[in-house]
Amino acid sequence: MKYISTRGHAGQPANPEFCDILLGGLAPDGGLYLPESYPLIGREELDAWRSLSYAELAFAILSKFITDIPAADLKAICDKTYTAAVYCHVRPGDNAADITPVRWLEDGKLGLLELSNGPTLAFKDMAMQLLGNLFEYVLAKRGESINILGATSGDTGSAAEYAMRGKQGVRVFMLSPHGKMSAFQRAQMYSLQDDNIFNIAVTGMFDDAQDIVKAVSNDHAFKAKHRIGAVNSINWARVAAQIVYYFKGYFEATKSNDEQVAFCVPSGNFGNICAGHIARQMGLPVAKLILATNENNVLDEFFRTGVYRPRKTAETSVTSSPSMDISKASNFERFVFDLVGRDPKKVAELWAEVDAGRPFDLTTTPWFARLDDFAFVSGSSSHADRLETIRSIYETYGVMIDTHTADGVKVARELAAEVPAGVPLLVLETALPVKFAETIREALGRDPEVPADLQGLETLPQRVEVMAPDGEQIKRFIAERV
Ligand SMILES: Cc1ncc(COP(=O)(O)O)c(C=O)c1O
Ligand SMILES: N[C@@H](CCOP(=O)(O)O)C(=O)O
Repeated sequence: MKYISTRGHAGQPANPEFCDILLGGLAPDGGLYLPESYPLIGREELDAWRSLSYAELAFAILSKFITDIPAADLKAICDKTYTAAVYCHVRPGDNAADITPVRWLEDGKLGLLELSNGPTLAFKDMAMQLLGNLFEYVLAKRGESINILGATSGDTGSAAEYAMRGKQGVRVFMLSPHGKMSAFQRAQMYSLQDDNIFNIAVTGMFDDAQDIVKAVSNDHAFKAKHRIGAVNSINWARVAAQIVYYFKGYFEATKSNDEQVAFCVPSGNFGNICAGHIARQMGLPVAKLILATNENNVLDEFFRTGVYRPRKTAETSVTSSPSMDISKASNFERFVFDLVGRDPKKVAELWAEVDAGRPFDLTTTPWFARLDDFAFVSGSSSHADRLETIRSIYETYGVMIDTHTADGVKVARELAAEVPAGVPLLVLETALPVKFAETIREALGRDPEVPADLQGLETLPQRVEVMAPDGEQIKRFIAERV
């Protein structure tokens, strides 16, 4: 499989393969990599996939996108990654071997696709554990090393650090928004004492951190000299790995491939739902993709109005679903590339506006009408909605959900009428409640359960550098340590 950039210039070689873009992260023209076409999955193949284990399914799907790693090696990487021992935080009643079980709230109608059973209790582990193993494999083959620069609003950071800690040839420099994550999220990251992990808290929001990651990646000389890589969902490998659980969720929720399913996805950087969009483009029978935002509702605004209006830091709220406090969604560029008929010139034009801090408006273009072809609908949720949803799900079903999943459930219930009758609706569970204990206490008056292996985490000593959101200072910090 060859890859192209959303902005038209994929670099050297002109059509790179998977291992190059795994290490490359952002394309040299500032765009994002996508496969030159999406593999189409026919009925026969879908039927054959229905009975596969998670690791087998991951291999089947990823081998469509990764054609430059020998099949036996890729299979071994998938087998090593997707085990019950890695995804060990399953809840009572779950089958640990499922990796991403479905917990039905209303049988066959409304369910949670559990994606948070990994080491850091958020859906990021689903892809990040694979990335850790892929990096290790490719770097060893090439005799190279990598310095990862990442941005987190709370979950990508810890998932990346847990996946990369102690890995040969890999260092992680992770930017987080100072004082804006939950106490548990901070403890997960800042308590790591590994020599290859560096935490930097920037005095800004996630978007400021993500801007720095992109600016450093666009400094081609610095990137080449210091071998800078990415683990955010700007890295195609993250999105590719996330496609797998849409297929797995579909098979769990249906009995035959004649049926459809709908997904509701709590969204921020548009990485998770972008994977759902691609699964649908590959032929997965998805009736609707419901996008849920919190108060930072830039994406909801676009799907309702056709206007994409990224907000500045001062206009971005700090909310009780902090990992979704994002006002400039990286992966939205991948979706718009498909929406505008994969025209890189148009995408470059639109993102020239975004990069200059201006909105773009598609309402008067033929693409606005095409939005319906992609089956998206959207809604948003507030702090009050979140509390009410956490309470009602706990009281009605005895299931405790985190604040981000609550945003998803709120919007899923509100837009259930958009889903054709008889089609199961799965809300993607993106984190576990223990990561957001403050809000759970506010909603339920009790503490969430702390998994045995993470008890006492918040009392451990923490290690973090606080810095201004200044790309030059961060480059100096990296250069002095590599
Ligand atoms: C818990 C949680 N839910 C939802 C999201 C939003 O996902 P995405 O950024 O892929 O849209 C994130 C962060 O990205 C998250 O950490
Ligand atoms: N919500 C994320 C931020 C977006 O990260 P991405 O790596 O998925 O692009 C976080 O928790 O860090």
